[in-house]
Amino acid sequence: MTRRKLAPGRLVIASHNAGKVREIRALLEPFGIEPVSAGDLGLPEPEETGTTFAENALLKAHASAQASGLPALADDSGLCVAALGGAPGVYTADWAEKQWFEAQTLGGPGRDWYLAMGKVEGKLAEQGPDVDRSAFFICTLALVWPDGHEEVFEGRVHGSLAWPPRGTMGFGYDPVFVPLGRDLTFAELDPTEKHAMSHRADAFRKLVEALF
Ligand SMILES: O=c1nc[nH]c2c1ncn2[C@H]1C[C@H](O)[C@@H](COP(=O)(O)OP(=O)(O)OP(=O)(O)O)O1
Ligand SMILES: [Mg+2]
Repeated sequence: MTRRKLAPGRLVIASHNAGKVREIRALLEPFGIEPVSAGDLGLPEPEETGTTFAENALLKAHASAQASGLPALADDSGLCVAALGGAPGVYTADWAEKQWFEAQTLGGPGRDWYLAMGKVEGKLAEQGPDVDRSAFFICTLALVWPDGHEEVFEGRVHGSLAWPPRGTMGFGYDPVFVPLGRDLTFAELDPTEKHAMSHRADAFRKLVEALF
């Protein structure tokens, strides 16, 4: 299929994760796009039944594009830990169980990120003190138009897992992820620094190159 360019105008960010929406807004800012989030439009959160990042990103983008009549950009992402055979991977959000409490400083709505980071650390610790702590974040972006046209891009950032969690910026698993070549976690880095190197920024760079 031929590439389709993204024209300036309204676009739905097909995500219900406030941290992601904030980052995607910042990445879109230079491009004359007016982003509205799926939450702003009151769109429901689709069930993520896919077994790959691309399937889930496409499923979320199609749902928002159809419901809104606007192009929709979805992000399916996750943390892949080498010593855990790539887990939690596509199930990264599921490892952070939904709790009854209100949104946490570092999380999407009601997800318990500290519990999730603790689960990852617990499984690493089972393998002893010399366990390989390397991990990467992956981000698959799917852009879908109301007529069904699809574009998909993937980005990664490699690094290692720290324990205990450090820092208050970012969201999700940021307090335990140290990108390669740095000593600070993503939650300790200024957002502009995270945007220069993150999996989301990497995927976004490819999107911009292809679609603008
Ligand atoms: O930069 C990141 N820094 C820290 N953690 C991250 C990042 N990027 C993804 N993650 C983790 C948390 C997220 O929840 C999960 C992906 O799950 P994923 O289904 O794609 O997102 P989600 O359910 O939170 O929001 P939504 O599906 O509405 O976009 O991986
Ligand atoms: Mg999700």
